[in-house]
Amino acid sequence: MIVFDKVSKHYAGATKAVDSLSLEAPTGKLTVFVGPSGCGKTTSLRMINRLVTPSSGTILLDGEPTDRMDVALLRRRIGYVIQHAGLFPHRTVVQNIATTAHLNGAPKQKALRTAHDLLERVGLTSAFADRYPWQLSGGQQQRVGVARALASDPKFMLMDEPFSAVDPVVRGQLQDEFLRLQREIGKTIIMVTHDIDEALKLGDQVAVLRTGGTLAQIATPQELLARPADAFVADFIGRDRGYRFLSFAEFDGTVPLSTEPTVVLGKAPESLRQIATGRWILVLDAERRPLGWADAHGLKQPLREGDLNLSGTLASEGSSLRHVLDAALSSPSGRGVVVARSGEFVGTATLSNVVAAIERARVGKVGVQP
Ligand SMILES: Nc1ncnc2c1ncn2[C@@H]1O[C@H](COP(=O)(O)OP(=O)(O)OP(=O)(O)O)[C@@H](O)[C@H]1O
Repeated sequence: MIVFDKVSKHYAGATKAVDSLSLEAPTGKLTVFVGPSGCGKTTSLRMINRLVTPSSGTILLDGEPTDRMDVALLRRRIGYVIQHAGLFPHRTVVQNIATTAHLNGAPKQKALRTAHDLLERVGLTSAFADRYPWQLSGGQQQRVGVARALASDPKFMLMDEPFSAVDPVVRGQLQDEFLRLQREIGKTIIMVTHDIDEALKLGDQVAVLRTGGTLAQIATPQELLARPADAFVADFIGRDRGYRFLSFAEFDGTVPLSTEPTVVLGKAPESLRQIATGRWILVLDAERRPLGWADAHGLKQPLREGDLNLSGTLASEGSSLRHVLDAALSSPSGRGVVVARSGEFVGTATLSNVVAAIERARVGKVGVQP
């Protein structure tokens, strides 16, 4: 656990960067610091590994005050990932990663083996091992930055805007991969971002800071969305908070699924019309994976791939009410297609059943009364 106990930072001649910050970042969880530009996020992060010295207050790592620790040993216990990855430009990818392990006492050969393993874990193949940072895309550099921070197997990780230097699509991929990785490794992480969507997606808890370096609210994403502490937090979280709540509500067991008549490609128009319960009929492949919807009334010849309407998204079991709502809204039949994790068709969810489940979730969530 990382604890801030009334930590402040005043720079000479400047206003307070951080003002009496007290919070706990629990072991194995990801805590995100979010807030407007200049609110003291980076300063707070850098006080943990003592790149910045607090003016007052104490930071504790697993109960031990950091100001009493040897600074080199302290930094070895903490992985540090920064924007633009900050890789050594004259070292190859694998050397960049191995450096951290080597600095922490691993013999060179072992450090290199670790580096190759980590490369795979962050989604890069060994083909990247001997490239230099300038031969990588921004997203690939960020992955190497994460691998380098993990190379000493630190218990704690500090991440300062780790995914901000890449385009939104790559950023989304990096976030998803990082969430998967964190589920495996369970590090105690503090991440800084100015992007509230990133904070809500990644954080087990989110600390919203306001200008002047004070804590406006610390809570789980669900609580922040349901019960912003004041107008500043509500405004910072943004307009879509009612809708965003759906991302955190699982639909398994809350939305009844209907059985659905299905067909395979090659079926004659007459047999489609016999089976279909309305205009649209769901088409599956031989492994019972959905291919799309077919218009049973409009079909003139045996069903071909080109006849399929592909507009519907799929919701997989274990995903959120937001996904199943999207599946229902985007489906030409109005029935959202639900698949198992294997991709096999499970059933459909009608829009009215999804909306009823949303209403139950809304009533059941923190602080909302019918
Ligand atoms: N070395 C310094 N000397 C003087 N003032 C500083 C120094 N570093 C930061 N500050 C000031 O402290 C405040 C907090 O800065 P900090 O970088 O922690 O904010 P931030 O929330 O991370 O901002 P951003 O999102 O823009 O990166 C700002 O007003 C900044 O100008």
